[in-house]
Amino acid sequence: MDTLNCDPDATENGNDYEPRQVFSGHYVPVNPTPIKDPEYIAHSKLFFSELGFQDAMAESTDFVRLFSGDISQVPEPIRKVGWSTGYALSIYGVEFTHQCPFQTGNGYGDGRAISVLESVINGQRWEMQLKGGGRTPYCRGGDGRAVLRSSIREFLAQEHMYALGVCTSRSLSLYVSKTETVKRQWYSEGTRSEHPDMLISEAVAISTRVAPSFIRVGQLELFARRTRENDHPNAIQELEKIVLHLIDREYGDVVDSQLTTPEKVVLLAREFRHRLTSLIANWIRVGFCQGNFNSDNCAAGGYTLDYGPFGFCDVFNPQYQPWTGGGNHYSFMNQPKAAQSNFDMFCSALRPLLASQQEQSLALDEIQSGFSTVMHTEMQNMWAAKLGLSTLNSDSHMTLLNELQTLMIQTSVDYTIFFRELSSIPDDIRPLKKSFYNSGHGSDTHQVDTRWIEWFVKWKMLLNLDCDANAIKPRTLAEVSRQMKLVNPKYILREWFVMPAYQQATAGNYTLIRELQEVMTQPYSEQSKDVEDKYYRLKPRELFKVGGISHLSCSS
Ligand SMILES: Nc1ncnc2c1ncn2[C@@H]1O[C@H](COP(=O)(O)OP(=O)(O)OP(=O)(O)O)[C@@H](O)[C@H]1O
Ligand SMILES: [Mg+2]
Repeated sequence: MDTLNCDPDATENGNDYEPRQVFSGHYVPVNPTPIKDPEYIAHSKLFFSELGFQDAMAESTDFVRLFSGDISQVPEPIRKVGWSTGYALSIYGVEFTHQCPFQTGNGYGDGRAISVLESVINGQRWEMQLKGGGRTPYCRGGDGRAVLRSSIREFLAQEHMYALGVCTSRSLSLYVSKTETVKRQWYSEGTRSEHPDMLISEAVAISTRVAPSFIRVGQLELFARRTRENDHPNAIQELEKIVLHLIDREYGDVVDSQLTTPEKVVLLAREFRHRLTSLIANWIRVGFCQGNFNSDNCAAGGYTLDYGPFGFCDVFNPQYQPWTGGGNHYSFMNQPKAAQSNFDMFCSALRPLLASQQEQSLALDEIQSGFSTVMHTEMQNMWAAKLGLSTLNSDSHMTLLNELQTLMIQTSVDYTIFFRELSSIPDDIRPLKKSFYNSGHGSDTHQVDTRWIEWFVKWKMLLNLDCDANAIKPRTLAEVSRQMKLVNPKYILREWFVMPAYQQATAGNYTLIRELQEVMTQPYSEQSKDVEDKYYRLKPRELFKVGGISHLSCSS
């Protein structure tokens, strides 16, 4: 943080919580508001061990105090002030400035996210950020809180994604208040209503997430906008500083510190393109839909951020969208396009730093215009891996994939179960049928089966050809199956697994959360028969279209 500028209008002590416009600077000092009577719920054992923290720390007085929002007693050299940042918002490539009380965009940013500490641990610098840590100058009249339900979802999902091999912010800890509640809109039990139909009181919680930085594409856009609009004399310097800070925190291994800023910018854009396209292909690989992939929810480090209205699909549906406000824009298979819009905004934000640098400007243009090609390649590689093939480089491969997608839609196939069963490379389609929600009726069944058998035979043929393609070192089917099982998870954090966990937690019982932590951090392992019976199964019919499970209208 030392290289960055503090908002010059901010009070030094960080106790200014009124919504206000922030015109310059990279962050505002702000102290979190502790939740009342915090109680420990969970910590990430894996992440603790990576950080070299003892498990017992998560329940120790000092740790609980700090990560439930009371930073007043932290020891040196930790500073007794936290920080929040402003950012811009663009939705599908269109900048929005009316989303703050001032209608200017200058009051938009971390409304309830407050960073409290940066630490270098085993050579890696981490920023630790409370979510739900109370109001900030960017709270826009909100209470700055996160409720238990959404905190549990985010806490579990982050570590699940990490275990799935998808880049993400990490979960450190989760504490709930035993006495403080806030009101939120929610769904009555079993309702099919699209929108929440009641107001409930929910306990507040603070989850702490950790990443090398929390810089979002929207943040770069904010500094570019200040530059473009000549908001203050140092705007371009602040843009450069935030970009260099991003490189330092997230791209130190790929961008040589000796280069000039324009040279660094080009490398940054190329690497971000690589990370973002690979991230999206991974999301699709595991059936994840972010739900609200605006530029302010797109981490410039190329990892998954903001587990708000996210969901993992049960049935394969290209238009799957757990968030009723997200529309088709942010639906499952449209995520490559949503990412491209964010990437375009990212490139535009960098452009002022390349003014009068023709060579680098051209290079950036090329990187930007090459996005869809790189994205396409990532997607092809991802589908090939899911199918156990080394490439999808012929027309027959493409037909195979297209037919599969059509069949999956027509048969209503469970995405996870289908690919996991396929990974065992069965002898016939019987095991695959475990994943069918709709096998047809009467003669229909026969027709559906015939089409699946045809597809399956083609797949087997291409798979065998692929195995023999390398004459010197042919792959065995057993080897292919093993690889497929590392790409096609068995266990996915389906919303109907999470709902009972947060319902139980509301009553003070955290057993299911612990169980989900355990199961979902080993998503590729077979695990026990009990786990399989409970967590490897089709979504029960009665849960389709139920509010809060199949769709969410808000996430906070
Ligand atoms: N209860 C709240 N009080 C104040 N600000 C809020 C609250 N809920 C959301 N916000 C702010 O509204 C904006 C949009 O919310 P969104 O759901 O994208 O983010 P989020 O889930 O809070 O945060 P993040 O992107 O930090 O994970 C964010 O800037 C967020 O900080
Ligand atoms: Mg957000």
